Amino acid sequence: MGQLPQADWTKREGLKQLTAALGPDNLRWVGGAVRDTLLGVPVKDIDGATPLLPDEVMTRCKEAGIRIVPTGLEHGTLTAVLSEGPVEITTLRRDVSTDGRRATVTFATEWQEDASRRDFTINALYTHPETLEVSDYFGGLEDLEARTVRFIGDARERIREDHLRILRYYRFQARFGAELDEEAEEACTELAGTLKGLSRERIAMELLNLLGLPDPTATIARMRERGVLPVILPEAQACHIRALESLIEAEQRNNVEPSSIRRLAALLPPSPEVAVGVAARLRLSRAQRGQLSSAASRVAEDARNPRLLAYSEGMQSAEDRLLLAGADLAPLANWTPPQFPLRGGQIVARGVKAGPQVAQIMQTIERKWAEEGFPNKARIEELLSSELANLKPDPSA
Ligand SMILES: Nc1ccn([C@@H]2O[C@H](COP(=O)(O)OP(=O)(O)OP(=O)(O)O)[C@@H](O)[C@H]2O)c(=O)n1
Repeated sequence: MGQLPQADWTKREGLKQLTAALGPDNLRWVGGAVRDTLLGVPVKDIDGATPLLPDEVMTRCKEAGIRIVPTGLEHGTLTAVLSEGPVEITTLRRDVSTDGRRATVTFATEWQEDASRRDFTINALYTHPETLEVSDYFGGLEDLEARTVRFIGDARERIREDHLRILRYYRFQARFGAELDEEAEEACTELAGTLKGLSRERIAMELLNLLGLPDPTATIARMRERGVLPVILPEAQACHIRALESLIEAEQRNNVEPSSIRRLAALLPPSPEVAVGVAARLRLSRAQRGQLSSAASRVAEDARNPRLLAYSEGMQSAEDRLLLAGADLAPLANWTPPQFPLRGGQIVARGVKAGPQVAQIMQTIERKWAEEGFPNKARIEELLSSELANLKPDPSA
């Protein structure tokens, strides 16, 4: 037994209402919220577990004026929409059959039974909503203390129930794991191939979540050595792990927030074609695909003229490519790419016939102007005069 410290979320009015509606003995907070509060890190979502059947949860919530949305009824999950945000409530359950991707469940009455279907000991800690007493059926508190991510029971069995747990294991490891669990490591290697059967969206989501953590390099390197990364990202070679490491150093030096896509780019050879292929395979969104292929276009020259890069490729892409080149972002700080001040009309006014020649002159001058570091109008006038002087007479004129 342990005790959850009071946290902002434990005092929420909406959670008190929900507790009153279901009865305090029929509700426990479980999973990430309990784990992260004990670790002293910010809590994302709050999940509740209850021995009440979904119909009963619905009836009691309706009577108490709490809006309920059936978000995963086949698994006994309802979402209570509370003033401070949604909370998932899941009826205690046991998995009766699993195929590694989805489970058929039956409802249970014992907290421990519900605990035993979960993935890791640290994710199976239950807290009473009023006393905040923690129930720990599998040594999760001790594992949390030692920062060990340990499967409940047999690691292989847990992974066979849900293959995504391999990636969840590495994600939690990268977040706070200190002690490696050898049994878990071996099970992940042995069953790595099962990841192929999962939907690519789920794989991508886990991979990007992992890459977005403060420093996942050591974990990614281990996943590669252990044969897990090659299943989901065969493009990543040892040199790319070093690229990820230096990217993260550059991000930290420049005080830049992690970007999962930029980090994914570090793990790929610098080729837009490869990036487009990986983006399609992982079913990335259009925006993610754009960011990835632009970041993957990185070349060593990028770092030579950061402002030119930002002007021609846009800020996001320049930041990504500079950081991937290990360069500093200082030249871009407090700087907005300027507007090219020359208009086609000005060239026509100087006697050039409107048409492709004007566009060509514009382009030449714009390129020179950007390469020279965006000098003032007087210099543009010089550039224009020298272009016009070089013009061959237009034969059609
Ligand atoms: N493949 C999975 C996914 C989830 N769970 C259980 O369901 C809980 C909630 O899952 P989820 O919200 O996905 O993760 P959290 O543990 O809350 O962590 P985070 O939100 O940081 O991902 C987990 O704690 C775990 O007990 C599980 O056993 N197996």
